[in-house]
Amino acid sequence: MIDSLQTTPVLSGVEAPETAGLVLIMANPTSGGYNSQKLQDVKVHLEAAGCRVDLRLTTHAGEIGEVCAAPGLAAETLIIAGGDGSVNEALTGLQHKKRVPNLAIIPFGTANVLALELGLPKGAKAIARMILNKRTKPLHYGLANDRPFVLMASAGFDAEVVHAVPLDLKRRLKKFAYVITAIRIGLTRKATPLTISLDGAAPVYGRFAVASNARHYGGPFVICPGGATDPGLHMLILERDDPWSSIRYSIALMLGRISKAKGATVQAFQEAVISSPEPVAAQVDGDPFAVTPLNIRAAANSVPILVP
Ligand SMILES: Nc1ncnc2c1ncn2[C@@H]1O[C@H](COP(=O)(O)OP(=O)(O)OP(=O)(O)O)[C@@H](O)[C@H]1O
Repeated sequence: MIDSLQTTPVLSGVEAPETAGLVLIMANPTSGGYNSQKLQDVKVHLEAAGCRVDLRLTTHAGEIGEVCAAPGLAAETLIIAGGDGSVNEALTGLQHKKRVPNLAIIPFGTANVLALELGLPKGAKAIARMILNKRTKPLHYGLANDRPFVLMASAGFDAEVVHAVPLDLKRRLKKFAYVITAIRIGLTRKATPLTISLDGAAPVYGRFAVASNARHYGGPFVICPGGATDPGLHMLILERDDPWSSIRYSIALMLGRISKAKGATVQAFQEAVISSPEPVAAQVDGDPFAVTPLNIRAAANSVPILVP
């Protein structure tokens, strides 16, 4: 962790007297597992400790990014109450700022892989304690066509599923909605080959490529070393994505053996290009994001994130 502080600049938290003890909670009431009582409980605990807490519920997609990018953003701590998509919006809004608040997460969301990655507490009291302790780590992130991602950016089958999963199905069935959609499109899709260039080396060919900033993918499944609080990115490339291979790779993923599976490679990189003869669906942090080509690199900065 200390190494990461030395290799990339951490954007510093706001220390101006007027923001001391000022906590802004941006909560996404549409995120999976949203719990208004938990929000209130965190607020009560923080106020009891002397913080001034401004709790805001978003009214539309994109609002967290707008608030984070606004020049008037003033808070010592910015708490995102939501899932990975909401955290991604916050990073996207903060990315061009010179000074940023300490970031904290109240984990809601359909999966919340980042909370899992960072070992974040779930209970209101423990979350408040973590915020009051002010222990931070540098949260590194990647950029896909200049859009930040904190977990992963990928092209291929998983992105097609992310593009295709209906929102109402996701809200009703949670992670199972992805499984149903994967089976539905997995049987009918036409795969397109991908060309992946890593740090200018000879291209590698595959059918699925995921650039990962985090250790975990899709839940508690580990796909690469390092993690979101370590600098650098890893690329997982799968040679095949026919239904049988997809089942085989899914089992390897669940067993924590994806990097050892036949036809799979995992490689650390700083800069990569994923291209294809025809546009292939892409996603960042579990939300749909454009199509190939993707230019991917590690961001020069990191953001301080509160951890237990
Ligand atoms: N008030 C809102 N109405 C509609 N969409 C919103 C609102 N606030 C935020 N969003 C959007 O909801 C998207 C998904 O939210 P979020 O990630 O918090 O929950 P999730 O999808 O349940 O979780 P996960 O991303 O972990 O699967 C975000 O990308 C954000 O743009």
